[in-house]
Amino acid sequence: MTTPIMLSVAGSDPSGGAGIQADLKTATALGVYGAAVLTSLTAQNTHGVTGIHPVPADFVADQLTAVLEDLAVGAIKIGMLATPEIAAAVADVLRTRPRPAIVLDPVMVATSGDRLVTPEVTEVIKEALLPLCTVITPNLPETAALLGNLAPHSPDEMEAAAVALRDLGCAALIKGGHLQPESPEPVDGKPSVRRPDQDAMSVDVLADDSGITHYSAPRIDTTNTHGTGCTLSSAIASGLARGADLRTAVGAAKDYLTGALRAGAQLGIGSGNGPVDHLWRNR
Ligand SMILES: Nc1ncnc2c1ncn2[C@@H]1O[C@H](COP(=O)(O)OP(=O)(O)OP(=O)(O)O)[C@@H](O)[C@H]1O
Ligand SMILES: Cc1ncc(COP(=O)(O)O)c(N)n1
Repeated sequence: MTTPIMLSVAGSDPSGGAGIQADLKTATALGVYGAAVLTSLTAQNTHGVTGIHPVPADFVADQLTAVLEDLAVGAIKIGMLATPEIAAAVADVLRTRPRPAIVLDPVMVATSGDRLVTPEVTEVIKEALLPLCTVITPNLPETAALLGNLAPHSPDEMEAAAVALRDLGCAALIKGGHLQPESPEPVDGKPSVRRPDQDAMSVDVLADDSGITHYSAPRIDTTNTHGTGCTLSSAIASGLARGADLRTAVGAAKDYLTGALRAGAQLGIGSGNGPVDHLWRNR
């Protein structure tokens, strides 16, 4: 039997909902062996980030080299890269050896609004890392930072941004979690009675070599969204490690995340923005 392996290159979230911890739970829940290269320790919980302790860049490279020299990694997920030196060190290791599929989550700011990486990281991601990757998965503010533009405000603008990012060197999945649900149109000058979030969908837009694909799921009314981006990207990498093509892996990852968001509302971990329930399919 060949065991599929997903390697996460990311930061640690000691509260367990995001970063390496979310990635390993996701891989395990999806039947994939999870390995992990730590790029940073953070002190954080469901309320926010109170400290960041980056791992020295050459030691991140040492960890990555050690894993890739031994394990038959089927896909890599890259998350928080706290400094430009760490981002460059990861790119240097990946550039010089055979690469599996790579999912790049260009983490910049946590759900709490706290910055996780220095602004200079964006340029290294764009110039050195993105061209080595299979797909990049920015949210709307990250898309704006990468393109030096305003954040997309609609699925049409997300399509245009996804194509612009794809032209920089890899497929792009723009996540629409931050898109405000449209307010109902007034009928005959009177406001509609439809609740603003009823029927709202959470839409992500993929641009790859074959064109544009929309991934749409019901928007869950929850504040437990800590780690959604990490969970989605590691679920995509887990699917790729199992041999799925990119479009299939993204669709399966979105289904897994939507279930985890729905079940997370009952999980009750922490008193801030809690995590999603990675084990929802096993309960
Ligand atoms: N309330 C919600 N209901 C359903 N899906 C959601 C909701 N919020 C976010 N998502 C989905 O979660 C994934 C992550 O989206 P988002 O745009 O929030 O990324 P992110 O900002 O990187 O995540 P994070 O909150 O971890 O920082 C996307 O697939 C998005 O569509
Ligand atoms: C170590 C680490 N990596 C990534 C995130 C982003 O996740 P979120 O935006 O959901 O808090 C995080 N909070 N911590």
